[in-house]
Amino acid sequence: MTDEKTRLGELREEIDALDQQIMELISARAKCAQEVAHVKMAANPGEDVFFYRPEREAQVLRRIKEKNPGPLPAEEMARLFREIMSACLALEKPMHIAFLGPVGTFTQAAALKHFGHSVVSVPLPAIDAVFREVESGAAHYGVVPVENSTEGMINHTLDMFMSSPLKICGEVQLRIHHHLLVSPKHKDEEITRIYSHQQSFAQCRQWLDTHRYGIERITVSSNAEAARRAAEEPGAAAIAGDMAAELYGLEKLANSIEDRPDNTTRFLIIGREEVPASGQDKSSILVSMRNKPGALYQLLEPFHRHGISLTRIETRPSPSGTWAYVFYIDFEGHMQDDRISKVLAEIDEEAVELKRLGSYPIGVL
Ligand SMILES: O=C(O)C(=O)C[C@]1(C(=O)O)C=C[C@@H](O)C=C1
Repeated sequence: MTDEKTRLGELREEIDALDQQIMELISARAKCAQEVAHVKMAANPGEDVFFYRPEREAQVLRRIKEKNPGPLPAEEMARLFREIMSACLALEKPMHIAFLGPVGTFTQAAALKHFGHSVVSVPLPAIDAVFREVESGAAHYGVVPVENSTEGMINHTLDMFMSSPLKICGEVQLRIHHHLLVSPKHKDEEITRIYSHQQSFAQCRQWLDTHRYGIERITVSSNAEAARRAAEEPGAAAIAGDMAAELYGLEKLANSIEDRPDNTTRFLIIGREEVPASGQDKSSILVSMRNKPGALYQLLEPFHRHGISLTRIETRPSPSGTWAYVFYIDFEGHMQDDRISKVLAEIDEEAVELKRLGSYPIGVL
């Protein structure tokens, strides 16, 4: 035997032995999770038990990233543990996650990034349908897009919070790469039209104006729908991401055509319960103030005085005459923190209405 073969044989034996140990350790961890489920059920007999614990998962993933010894990158190690925890949670309770569909959208990719692949992901046709599915209890949690770094806020999601009783339980960010896709069956045909979602067209506007100027752009309800049409229709191309390309067997004519290389979308996890503090949290509120001079100053001043960082503030038109302004505000910290409960108490005194949308761990992955 050559030296190479001998050495490879030794290393593979070592890998087999390590895999055996990893498997035994993962199985021991899974048994622990099963036991955790029994403890949770025994402590809340006959009640809704919340098996999924976003604050605990964030702590586990943060610790893994901190302690990772390498050579695997911390992000990669956290992704592996994300999947292990996802499988452990599925043993406790299979989670149903509603998302803005259809299958193959970036929202599905965000749902799987956040919850791992052991959940049942349920595509729904609209943002309000995702809210309703979670409100009715048909799904445990929902995932909806809330803002894009190139295109700004997704107003429909913000507006849903005005009337919905749901809480924000988490956030997840996804780098969005768009590709120009065609079916291998039709790739020799001249492209006469490009399908995509209106947001994706907006995120690739400059590229399209430079490289595909004059070709008709047809807006459809989702990138996955665009990909489906490109798969079927000769002369059609789609702008969509990897998941949709794979699902419909499309080829990339051009890769990563988004105008901004840091193009990122932030998604929210919505659920029916409040999430305890994880140590690194964010909170969101909706506030309506009276239509009078200095109202915005009055709203923001307590945050400044108590040293709380705002991460976003958006204004939305009021749904009724009584709400003159509606501000959607994200800030660092948890509503159970002393400083934050003081700020919110002050705002409550001045506001027409203050709605606490929830506190949740800052996205880890
Ligand atoms: O710690 C818990 O409460 C668990 O249920 C265990 C566990 C895990 O596998 O670590 C699983 C699911 C929860 O979402 C959080 C953590």
